[in-house]
Amino acid sequence: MGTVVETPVKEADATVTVKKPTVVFVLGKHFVLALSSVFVVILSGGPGSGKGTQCANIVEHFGYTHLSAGDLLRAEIKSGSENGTMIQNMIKEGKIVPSEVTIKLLQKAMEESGNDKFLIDGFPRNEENRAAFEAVTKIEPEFVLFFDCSEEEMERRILNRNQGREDDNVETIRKRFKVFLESSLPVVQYYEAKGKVRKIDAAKPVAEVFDAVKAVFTPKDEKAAA
Ligand SMILES: Nc1ncnc2c1ncn2[C@@H]1O[C@H](COP(=O)(O)OP(=O)(O)OP(=O)(O)O)[C@@H](O)[C@H]1O
Ligand SMILES: O=c1ccn([C@@H]2O[C@H](COP(=O)(O)O)[C@@H](O)[C@H]2O)c(=O)[nH]1
Repeated sequence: MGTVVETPVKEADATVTVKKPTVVFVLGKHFVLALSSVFVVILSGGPGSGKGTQCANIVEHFGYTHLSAGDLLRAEIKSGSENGTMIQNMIKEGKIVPSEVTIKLLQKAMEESGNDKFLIDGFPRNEENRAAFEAVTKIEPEFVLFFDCSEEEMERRILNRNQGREDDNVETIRKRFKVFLESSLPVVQYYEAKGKVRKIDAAKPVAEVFDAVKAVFTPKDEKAAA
């Protein structure tokens, strides 16, 4: 996240003067100060709508760091962490892991990336995730890319995905669709009301979807010059 300065402070000595802190994380007794602003884009859309596929393209073309909340949670299970079994059970049921767990993983990945431009893929999953993330990190996304795709197409894609994911079966997929409609879409609507949603027709072939994504990321003056 650009320049990150770790400043150990005593509890009774917690006055820190910084010229332009944009993000302040408190980790135990360490204040971690991110001195440059971060640029965050959220990718939302139903399971299988193609968010991860397009993130790979955006990373390659625009130099962002891709943070997939689902991938971070799956890595946490593999690492043998104390939360692993809880996370695994939630994912099997298509349920939303407690905000605190996901936010800590996202923060850590941001700090370790050395970048200041992030694609946050598949988070926030509900209003509580969103409010907790903004309260803890003080980060507001620049915009939200919303991948619009029918359930029939998303289900077809997931069943062909072949990545051995435990939640890529018809029973869990249906639960994930329900959670998406009931809990995740309201987050998109929240950002829509703030004028931050950029809707993408995600039912098209990968290259055409990326053309639409590129148009969102390309500054207007560059578009005019092209
Ligand atoms: N536009 C597209 N047309 C056809 N297939 C696609 C398209 N985009 C992605 N796919 C394929 O669909 C599957 C799901 O895509 P991807 O993993 O990118 O979706 P996702 O939104 O990240 O899913 P999830 O939220 O479940 O992680 C993959 O096998 C991918 O190769
Ligand atoms: O912020 C998040 C992201 C994901 N989950 C859980 O993981 C699975 C899989 O997520 P993908 O985005 O499809 O990789 C999801 O169904 C949730 O169970 C989460 O809880 N919170």
